Parts: sequence; C-alpha cells; structure tokens
Amino acid sequence: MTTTLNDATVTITGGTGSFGSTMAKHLLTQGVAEVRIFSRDESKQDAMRHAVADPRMRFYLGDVRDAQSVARAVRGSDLVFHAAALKQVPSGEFFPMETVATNIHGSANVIRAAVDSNVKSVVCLSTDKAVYPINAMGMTKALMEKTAMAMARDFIDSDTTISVTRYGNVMYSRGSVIPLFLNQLTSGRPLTITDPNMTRFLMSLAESVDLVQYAFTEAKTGDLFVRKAPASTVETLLRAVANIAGVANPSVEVIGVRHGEKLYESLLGSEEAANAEDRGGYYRVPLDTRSLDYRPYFEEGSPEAPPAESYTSHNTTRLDVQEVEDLLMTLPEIQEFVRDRG
Ligand SMILES: O=c1ccn([C@@H]2O[C@H](COP(=O)(O)OP(=O)(O)O[C@H]3O[C@H](CO)[C@@H](O)[C@H](O)[C@H]3O)[C@@H](O)[C@H]2O)c(=O)[nH]1
Repeated sequence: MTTTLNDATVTITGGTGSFGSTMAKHLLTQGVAEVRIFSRDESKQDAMRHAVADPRMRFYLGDVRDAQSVARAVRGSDLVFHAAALKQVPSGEFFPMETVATNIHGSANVIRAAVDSNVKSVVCLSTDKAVYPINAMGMTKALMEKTAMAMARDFIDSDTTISVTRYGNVMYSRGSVIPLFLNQLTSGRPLTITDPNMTRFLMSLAESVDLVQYAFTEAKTGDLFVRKAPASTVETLLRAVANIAGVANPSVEVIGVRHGEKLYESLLGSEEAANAEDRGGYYRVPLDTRSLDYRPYFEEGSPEAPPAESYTSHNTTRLDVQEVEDLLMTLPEIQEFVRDRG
C-alpha cells in the first residue's frame, strides 16, 4: 500500500457533492490510479461520469448507513475521504434521527470499513458547527468527531490513520448567502440580512481540498486539523458583493437571526485551543490518548493546559470591504459573474 497520491486508489464518500467533485478532479491531476465515488444518487453519479470523463473514475452506489455497501467501496482503497453527510441545518432540526443515522452511525461504518480493509488513512470532514453545537447537524458532527477519536484509540496499533478536519462555510456553496445576495441584486430585490454584526469564516472549496490533503499527509491517528481563515461581518460581505455587482447603495432588509443560527462560529473550542499545535496555516489538535482507566479524568485532574480562548469568527483576522472584495474575486464563480456582466 502507498501513502502518497501517486498510484493510489482513493474513495470519496459523498463524492458527487461540491467537495467530492472538486477533490476528485484534483486527485486526477496527481497521478492517482483510481478515484471511487461513493454516493446514493445514481443520476448525480451519471452527470459526474459525463462531466469528468476519465477512465480512472469508478462509481459505487450505496449509503454510508449500510455498512456492506461502504465495505464494498472501501475494500482495496489506500485512502478514504469521508464527506458524506446530512448538512442542512433546518432539515436536521425536523429529522434529527436521520442526521444521527448518517452523520454518526454512517461515519462509524466508514471508519470501521477503512480499518478492516487496512486503508492507510481515513479523513473525516467536519464543520465549525460541531464546536459548541446548537443544532442537530452540528451535534451529530460533534459525535462523529468523538467516534473517530474513540476508534483511533481503539485501533491505535492498526495500519489506519484516522483524522478529522473542520472547516467553516464554503463561499458560494449551493444555497449559501453569496449566491443569494447576487441573485437578489440582479433581480432588483432588497438584500435580506439576518444580523449585520454576525461573523462567518470565509473559506473556499479549494482551501477545503487543501486542508484534507494536509490532514492525510500530516496526520497521526486521532488528530484534528483546522485551517486558519479570516472572517467578516455579514454586513461587510453584503457591501463587498454589492460593489462587485456594481450596486453602490443596495436596499437592505434586516430579517433577524434564523432558527439554529449563532452570532459567530468557532473552529476550536477553548480546551482544544489550549492543546492545539500552531502549524502556521493550520492548527493540529492531537488525540487525547488517556486510556479506559478513568482515574486520570476523575481523580488526578487534567494534565493538559488550562482552557485558552476559543478560535472564532469573532477573534480571527477581520477583513474589511475591500479585502472581502479581493477575496471574492479569486473565486471562479465570481470571476464568471463579472465576465458575464461585461
Ligand atoms: O438571507 C440571508 C441568509 C443568510 N445570511 C447570513 O449569512 C451568513 C451565512 O449564511 P449561509 O450562507 O446561509 O450559511 P450558514 O447559515 O452559516 O450555513 C449554511 O451552510 C452550511 C454549510 O454549508 C449548511 O450546513 C447550513 O445548512 C446552511 O444554513 C450567516 O451569518 C447568515 O445569518 C444573511 O444575512 N441573509
């Protein structure tokens, strides 16, 4: 088995999604032997088959909830990137057990299949919404992380490195606020803003691919990786998008904070921040390797550093309107929008 991408067979769960398809295209440029797309929807697979059209692509139908279907795709893989998830916040509130089944049990199936097949590395994708979670999506992602850590401890001597990456909102992802603002601007409707002071990390899809690549290259089992990122207020983001669309004074309607929404997001909680290793562009939080002996938890106190300040979209580098505009202009979708506008 190989740990490099060269000649590797890589399985991506949730492979037809935005992360999966960007990662798949990236892998094909890196000399991989095979990219396996594991997902539920055959029509999305068919569309991807035509769009990517590379003989190294393999499509596996299945559901992470079904351990056998996962095992079939994972068998013979060198690397597994686990991106399959239920990630919509509102649907998770109405159907929490569905998020439990996919995000927790499904993730356990993926990790177990990777260990059973002696995969070299399995990277599980998580989200800032898993830190101090307030909605079912975030809570189940937090438990996916705990499951990954527990399995890393259980299989510490196995061939498989288990790691987790967390990232924030992906700019211009389907259904997110940037395409919504652009749509409102081009159709002459007012821009709906929840809370002008709300902040979000600003990350691109390319950066999420980069983070996963960093994780599989660098991880020791049980590691959690975060990519440092700047943030802006929603108001700053709105001004930047309006400027790009050439609307100097857009009409704005304040709609208030939506259900399950936070004023800011955290990429590292305070205990994690205290234990994090600063790697320049990234933070690495190593596995807590205390064993099943409960005494160190209850009787001996914590050997770790005292809690530090969380790493949040409120205290990270804050971008101003011009800086957000510059950042947005690096996105292919925004470049296309500007080109089309002439
Ligand atoms: O009309 C709107 C919609 C959103 N926002 C704000 O814009 C920011 C980003 O919103 P959005 O792009 O919708 O992202 P999130 O709400 O943070 O999360 C979305 O993106 C996540 C990751 O893809 C999904 O899991 C969630 O279901 C989905 O709500 C937030 O501060 C919102 O309050 C507005 O100001 N006006």
